[in-house]
Amino acid sequence: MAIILGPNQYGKAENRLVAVSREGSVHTIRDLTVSTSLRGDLADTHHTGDNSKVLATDTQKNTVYAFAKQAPVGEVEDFALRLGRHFVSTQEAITGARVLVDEHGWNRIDANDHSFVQGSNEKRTTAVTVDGSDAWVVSGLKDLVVLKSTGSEFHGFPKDPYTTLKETDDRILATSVTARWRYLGTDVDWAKSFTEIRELLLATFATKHSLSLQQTLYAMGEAVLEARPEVAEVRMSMPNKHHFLVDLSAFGLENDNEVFYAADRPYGLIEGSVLRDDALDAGHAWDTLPAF
Ligand SMILES: O=c1[nH]c(=O)c2[nH]c(=O)[nH]c2[nH]1
Repeated sequence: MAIILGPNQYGKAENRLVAVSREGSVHTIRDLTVSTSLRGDLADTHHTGDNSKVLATDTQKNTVYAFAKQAPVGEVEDFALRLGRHFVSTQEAITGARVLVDEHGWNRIDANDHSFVQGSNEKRTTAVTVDGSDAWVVSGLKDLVVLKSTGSEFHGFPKDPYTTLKETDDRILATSVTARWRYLGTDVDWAKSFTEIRELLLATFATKHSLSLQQTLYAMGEAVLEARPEVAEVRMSMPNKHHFLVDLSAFGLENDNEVFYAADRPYGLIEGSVLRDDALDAGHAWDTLPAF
């Protein structure tokens, strides 16, 4: 038996970058969390501590900030592609890079051109994988919290000795959407694609009459794939943010689907992917990360 080094990567996680661009007195801010990971010929540092091929994580961090100064950040996908390609093309030992970016939104305060109020907790995300001269982009969003106060049912499930859940033909459906979609290429209008996919996710959540959150998840992914030819696959993770009808009968009050207890935990966790059947074997962008 021999002991060998398995898949590995290293980098600087969660660099917090705020870039201000100034056009006269009008400022624009970009607020990003950027993580870089490099892969390649890195056996020596693991086996002997020889760091001659290890571009320091501190250098990776500096590169993120320097790149934000040297050119406009632009779309998060382009920024991540620039960084990933830089590491792979300038370090002989580095054959692959993965760059993750979360963008936090800020809105203007009307009082002037340089004051902002933080938006919701929702983030736009991208994960770029560079492998030699190839690149894959998986973009998405997370913490997009949505709720509909009707148009959702849940019934017909198995009743076993442990089942207490009542069937319902009218319930609140609420979730916090994490969605990631894999692009077929890199020649994409990233901003337009993001905006339209987000709209499709929201519109489908709102308009699809739901018999389960699973059905809603599938419909949301299907809507994206039907409308957006540049996307091969959509993966979603959607916690079921349960809203329980409060029993007010002790007070002689009837609760006609009006007063709910918004439970924090536990929550149902509904996850799944929707994809084109001819895109099944192109999982590279999802599956190159070591499982840790
Ligand atoms: O939409 C739902 N899917 C489930 O799988 C489930 N399970 C549950 O208890 N409530 C719900 N709701």
